[in-house]
Amino acid sequence: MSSGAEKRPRDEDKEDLSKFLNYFPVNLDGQPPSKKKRVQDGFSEGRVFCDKWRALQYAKREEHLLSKYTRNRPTIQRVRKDISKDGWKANHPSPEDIVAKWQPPKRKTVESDPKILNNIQKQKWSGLTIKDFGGTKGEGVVATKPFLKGSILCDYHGRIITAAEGQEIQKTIDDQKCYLFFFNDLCIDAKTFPCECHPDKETLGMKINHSKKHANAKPVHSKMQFTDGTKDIILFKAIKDICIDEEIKFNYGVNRKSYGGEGQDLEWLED
Ligand SMILES: C[S@@+](CC[C@H](N)C(=O)[O-])C[C@H]1O[C@@H](n2cnc3c(N)ncnc32)[C@H](O)[C@@H]1O
Repeated sequence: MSSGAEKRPRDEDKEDLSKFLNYFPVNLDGQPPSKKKRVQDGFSEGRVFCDKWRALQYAKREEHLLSKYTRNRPTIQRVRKDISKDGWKANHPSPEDIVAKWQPPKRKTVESDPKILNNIQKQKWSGLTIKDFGGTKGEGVVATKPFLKGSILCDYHGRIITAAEGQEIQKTIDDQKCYLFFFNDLCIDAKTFPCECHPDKETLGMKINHSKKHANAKPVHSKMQFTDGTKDIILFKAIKDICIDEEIKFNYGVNRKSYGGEGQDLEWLED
């Protein structure tokens, strides 16, 4: 007669599996135990637990690979190179799977992403350069590597002031090149150049030109979590895939009237 307290076979299986995993912990680089080792340590000859071990290692490897690509979707070649660097010959996701599973960073992740925080602090953003287009357009920012939709490109760097202070500065600007970014009741002043923290750098965000119809980036307000506190940062995010040599543009959200350009020939505002 069986009692209610008796264990069902499935529970025993589970218990044995956890015992097996305690004996032979799953790691990124190891192998499941050989048949000889399994038997020696009191487990069955069968391969069932080894198959489970492999499935767990596969999942661990997938997580490990995905954690490398916090800013941009990786290319298949990049993942292939990383797999080869890790020395994995089998039991790993294919580069194609990793590229397909990659997700743009969630806002919460972006705000505490060490790579992005470091790029902001050092003003070192890869894959972008300043190009002089000449004429009234002047300089702009161009991609030197492809970016996939959802990637963080760079920030709008400058000192944070109130919107009221920004408006005062705006009144003093006599040419059209206005390096002020207004958001909420704040403003990033990239006009006071060179900036206090990067006196030798021409930062990228302030050089991004406008396009309403062909914008490929958008500014996103983020509360970035630096070690010395939370700071308001404007990050530019790709809203479409961007190719090499493509100019980065975002919609300034202005019209002739708001830009003080009424009656002026500001063709670029219509672009
Ligand atoms: C924040 S600045 C952008 C960088 C600027 N082009 C430079 O050389 O420093 C904004 C100014 O750039 C120019 N600009 C922006 N978008 C443009 C476009 N699509 N075509 C031509 N000029 C543009 C306008 O003079 C605008 O006032």
